[in-house]
Amino acid sequence: MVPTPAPRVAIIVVAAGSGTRLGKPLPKAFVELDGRSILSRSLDPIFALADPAQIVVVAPLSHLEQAHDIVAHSAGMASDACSVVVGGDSRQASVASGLAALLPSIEVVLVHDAARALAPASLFERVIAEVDSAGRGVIPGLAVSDTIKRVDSSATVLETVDRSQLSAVQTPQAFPRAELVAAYAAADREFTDDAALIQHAGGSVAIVDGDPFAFKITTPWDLRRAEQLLADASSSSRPSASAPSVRTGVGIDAHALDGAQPLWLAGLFWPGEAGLAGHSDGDAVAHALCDALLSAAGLGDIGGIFGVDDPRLEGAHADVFVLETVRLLAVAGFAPSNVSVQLVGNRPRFAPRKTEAEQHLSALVGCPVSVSATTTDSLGFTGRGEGIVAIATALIVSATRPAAGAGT
Ligand SMILES: Nc1ccn([C@@H]2O[C@H](COP(=O)(O)OP(=O)(O)OP(=O)(O)O)[C@@H](O)[C@H]2O)c(=O)n1
Ligand SMILES: C[C@](O)(CO)[C@H](O)COP(=O)(O)O
Repeated sequence: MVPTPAPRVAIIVVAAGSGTRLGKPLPKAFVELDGRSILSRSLDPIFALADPAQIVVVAPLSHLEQAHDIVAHSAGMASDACSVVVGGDSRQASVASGLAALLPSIEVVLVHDAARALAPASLFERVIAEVDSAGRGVIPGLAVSDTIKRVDSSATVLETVDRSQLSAVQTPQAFPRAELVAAYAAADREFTDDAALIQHAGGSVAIVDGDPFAFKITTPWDLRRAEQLLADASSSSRPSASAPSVRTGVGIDAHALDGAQPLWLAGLFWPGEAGLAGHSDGDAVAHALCDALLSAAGLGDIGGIFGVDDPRLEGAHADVFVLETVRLLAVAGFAPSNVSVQLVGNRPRFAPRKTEAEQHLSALVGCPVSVSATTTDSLGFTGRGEGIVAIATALIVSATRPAAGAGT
């Protein structure tokens, strides 16, 4: 068995802050963001990276176990390359705790704020690529769009700063490991980011394009902005409630004639007619209808759902298959809109019971079902009276699921 190569890159995710400015009753990394914790969301792009990395999450002592659970859930199979360590009283102290957990194989270290929970994987890839080519620290930044003033302690404006020389710096910040570890070992004061500490130690840092989604969740307004961005992303990938999505499906079923069996077709019993062979009652119309509905919803087909030899379905009639199919669509968030089935065969004479069959199937499906019949002018196995084929199409629409208990 080929051993997994030791990782070259490590990502330290600092998540041990108290989140004072956010004003929540728990550490910021554990505040819920659209159903999951900020920490959990911050790990999404990291586990999406093409190359595996060592991941060190720095958490508050009070939430160490919860951090372990979040990391294990996010990492899945990759959890062996992850660890959780206790943070310190400052961001810098927390980064130092992360550095102490690095594997010997690590050559490049990224330091990332869990508070920048929406930073995309592309940003991580960008700083990793740049630090490899530049051989020095690399940090992401965005151009400053506001006019920046220098002010004094009495709130008097002193001067306008040339914003063309400014960058709003983000994370992840990437550094050669040896340089970052040495800078931390020599640190004699606190800095607000790792690049400042590297420069204080005489190192050089390059800047690359940041990403608007890598904003730091600091205040309640930032949290609402993050929630809205996630809601927008989710709704754009889901059919909107106001414009339900529409889907079509197709189904076909064929059964050989078996004169020893009674004929059931389109959910009706046909006295005096030769039946159809099959594990169930062989109702090709009902089976094609189910396949059309299932295919429209992307739920497979009648064989995959019901099997072909389930003893409970021996001789089963249309209602068993149709009602279960409609239930599966509802669970998947769809409702049938209409179904059309065409029967191909020499027998039975369908026209006299067309309306009865349509009414019966429409009642089962819960939408209009049209059934027509034709022959092949003696061509093929249906034309020779050896069997019957049914072809169906279905239209379904997205439907909000009934609230639990709402008439269910
Ligand atoms: N002692 C600390 C302080 C901060 N951080 C982390 O550093 C990142 C950036 O810090 P910030 O956004 O300021 O977080 P907080 O310090 O929690 O916020 P506040 O300043 O409002 O208390 C965050 O992901 C935070 O969890 C940390 O790991 N350990
Ligand atoms: C590291 C950082 O996110 C880069 O902009 C920023 O310096 C963190 O500052 P904070 O006061 O710890 O949020």
